[in-house]
Amino acid sequence: MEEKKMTILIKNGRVINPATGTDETLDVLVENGVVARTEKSIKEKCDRVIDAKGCFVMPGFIDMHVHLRDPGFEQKETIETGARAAVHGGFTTILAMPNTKPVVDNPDVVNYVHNKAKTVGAANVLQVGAVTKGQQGKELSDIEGMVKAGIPAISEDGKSVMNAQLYREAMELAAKYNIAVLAHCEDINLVNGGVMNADVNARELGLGGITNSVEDIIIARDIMLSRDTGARLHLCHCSTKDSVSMVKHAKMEGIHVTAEVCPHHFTLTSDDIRKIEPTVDTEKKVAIEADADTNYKMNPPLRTKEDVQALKEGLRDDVMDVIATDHAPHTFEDKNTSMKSAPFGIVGLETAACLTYTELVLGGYLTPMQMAEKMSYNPAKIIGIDKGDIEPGKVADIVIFDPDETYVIDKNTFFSKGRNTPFDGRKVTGKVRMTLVNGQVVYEDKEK
Ligand SMILES: NC(=O)N[C@@H](CC(=O)O)C(=O)O
Ligand SMILES: [Zn+2]
Ligand SMILES: [Zn+2]
Repeated sequence: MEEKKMTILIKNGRVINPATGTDETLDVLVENGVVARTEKSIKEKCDRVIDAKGCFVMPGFIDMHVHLRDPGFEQKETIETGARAAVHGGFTTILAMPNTKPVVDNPDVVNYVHNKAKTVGAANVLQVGAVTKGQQGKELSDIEGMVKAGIPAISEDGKSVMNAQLYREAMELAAKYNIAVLAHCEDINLVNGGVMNADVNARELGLGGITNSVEDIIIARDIMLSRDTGARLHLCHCSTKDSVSMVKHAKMEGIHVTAEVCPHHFTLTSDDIRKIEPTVDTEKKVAIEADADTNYKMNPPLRTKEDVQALKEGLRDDVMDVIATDHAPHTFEDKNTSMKSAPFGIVGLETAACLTYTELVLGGYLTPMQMAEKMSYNPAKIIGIDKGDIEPGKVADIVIFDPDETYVIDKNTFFSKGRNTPFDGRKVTGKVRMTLVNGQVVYEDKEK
């Protein structure tokens, strides 16, 4: 028997719901896990009344790009810590990428993740299936089996499938089963040992560079394959100015392509990478390897001002559909080395909403409605789930976001095991006050 769920009344919040175009002060009544009513003034005896005056009440954020590291790398993150970090960041549903150990290339691993996430009871977790067995790029994984186990998409994230014919076959299956293809675009041969953007900063540090072409060439290829197969292509973590123009052009041609941008790619450039002066261990008389703060190392890398400007305009003009985090936790030890040796990736679940609000909404690029579209409504549409909408009758996955609080990001407040962020100490505006999943409060800001 299922427990009777609390009835909750959220009063006086600014309800922002892209599905209906609603943007007004309303009360929201939550009963039995679903939105029962949204009206001007609801008078109803409830188990709990929440005062949301001055706050946005939005459909819970949906992160299309998260690395939970479980199974296999539980020292970096687990399904539990990741799902709790998610709701702390206002995310009620997250998509988990398959580059775990073992790789998620069969229904058993999908079931493992889904079952474990249910026992945690924080964010909803949807596992994404790998395109190829073991992400080896040689033969296709059990896509049909994983579709039956409930994957909403396939992805080879962490790399691209370099064999275009094999990728084409995967896209044909994705089209047949009507699931999305989430594409990490990187021509691995062209990377040639690069670890940051190919520019003056890389040259100054004496490090190999990653050109925009590394990404753009595969974006162009994948758009063509989507056109040829009819598969729904979603481009992960776009970082270049040409990604925006290619997506714009493809959409004009009627190709089924959507695209995501990560907060770090619209907030920082390679100029922001904090350099560390080389030091010498005087006792051992050896140079210490550190060259720059590895919390600025991620894939794709931080690009230039022109790229950042194009990404912001692409989001503003709705060429770019989604804001996703690419939450990629690593341990302190993993990252405590050099730009050359450290793994790529930074955490993002707990800083995405405030960075989006600060950089894009206060920065004049997005309306609060567009923020809700790109962080909730559009992701739900792209993966085909009945979420991202807080109309009566819909599941009550809701975030209450305070747009007035200004504070300093403190990585020690994260629920994630990962502390690898370049945003520690950054001043931002906008804070998640409360997160509801299935009509139950799963995160609450204790400071207020
Ligand atoms: N983005 C990253 O820098 N790293 C990701 C892989 C990926 O998203 O490509 C990871 O798994 O650590
Ligand atoms: Zn990737
Ligand atoms: Zn990723």
